[in-house]
Amino acid sequence: MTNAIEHTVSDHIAVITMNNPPANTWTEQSLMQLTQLVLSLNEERDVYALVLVGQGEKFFSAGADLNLFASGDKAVAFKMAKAFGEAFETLSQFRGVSIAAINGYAMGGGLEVALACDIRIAETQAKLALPEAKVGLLPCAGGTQNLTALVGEGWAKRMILCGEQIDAQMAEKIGLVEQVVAKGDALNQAIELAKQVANQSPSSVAACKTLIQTTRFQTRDYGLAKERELFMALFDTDDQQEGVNAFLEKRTPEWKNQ
Ligand SMILES: C/C=C/C(=O)SCCNC(=O)CCNC(=O)[C@H](O)C(C)(C)COP(=O)(O)OP(=O)(O)OC[C@H]1O[C@@H](n2cnc3c(N)ncnc32)[C@H](O)[C@@H]1OP(=O)(O)O
Repeated sequence: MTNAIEHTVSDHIAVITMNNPPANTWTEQSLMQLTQLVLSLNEERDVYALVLVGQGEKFFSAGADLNLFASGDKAVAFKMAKAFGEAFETLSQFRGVSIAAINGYAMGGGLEVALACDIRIAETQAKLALPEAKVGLLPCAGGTQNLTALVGEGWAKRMILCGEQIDAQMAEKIGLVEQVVAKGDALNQAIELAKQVANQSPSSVAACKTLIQTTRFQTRDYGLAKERELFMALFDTDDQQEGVNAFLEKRTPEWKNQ
C-alpha cells in the first residue's frame, strides 16, 4: 500500500507531507492514513506541534480526487464524506498546535484541511478556493462551517457560492491565512512558529486550545467558567510547577506534557 501521507518527527514537531502526485489529492485511503497518523501523534507525549505541507512546488492539495466521483456512485460519496469528516475532525482535535504550510494550490478539500488546522501560513504564489460547486459538489469536509467562522459570511459566500479563487495576499487581508511568506518559505516559517509552541507548556497549550475551540458556540458565562475550571486543572499537572519554578529559578523549563 503506497503511503500518500508521510511524516517525520524532530524536536517535538511532526512534519506531515501530503504526497499524492500530481496534485496531492485526497482518497479514502490517504484520509484514513491521516486519521491514523494524527491519532498516533496524539498519543506521543513529546509531540507538541504538527506542520502540514504538500509535496512539490505547485500543489498544497487540490482536494478530493475527482476521478472518484466520475461514476456518480453514492457508496463512494458516502465513504469519502465519512473519511473526510473523521480525518479533519481528528486533525482539529489534535492536542498540540497544527500549522498548515500552504505551499501552492489549496483547493476544495485541500483548503478544508488547512481550515482544520489552527494556523495557516501561505506562500505568496498560493491560490485558495472552495470550487466544489463548479463540479456539482459541495464542501463536505468542514468548509461551509470553518471558512464562515474564520472570514465571516460575506467572504465565505464569495468563495463558495461565487467560486472565487483568491491569492495569498487577499487570503491574509480577509483573515483566511495569518501570514504570507516568499515562495519556498512556508515550511520553514511554519517550523519556526512550531518551535515557539514547543517552548510553551504543552499542558497549557492543550487547555487553551480546548477553551478556544469548545466554548465558541456556548455562552460567555459558560466560557468564563470553563476558563477557571481548566486553570485550576493545570495545578494537577507537573508542567504548571515546572513552568513557574523554571521562571523563578531563571532556567529553561523541561516540559513533561502532563
Ligand atoms: C469534500 C471535498 C471535495 C473536493 O475537494 S472536490 C475537488 C475540488 N478541487 C478542485 O476542483 C480543483 C481541481 N483542479 C483544478 O482546478 C486545477 O488542477 C488547478 C486550478 C488547481 C491547477 O490547474 P493547472 O495548473 O492547469 O493544473 P492541472 O493540469 O489541472 O493539474 C495537474 C494534474 O493534476 C490533476 N488534478 C488536479 N486537481 C485534481 C483533482 N482534484 N482530482 C483529480 N486530479 C486532479 C489534473 O487532472 C492534472 O492531471 P494530468 O497531468 O494527468 O492531466
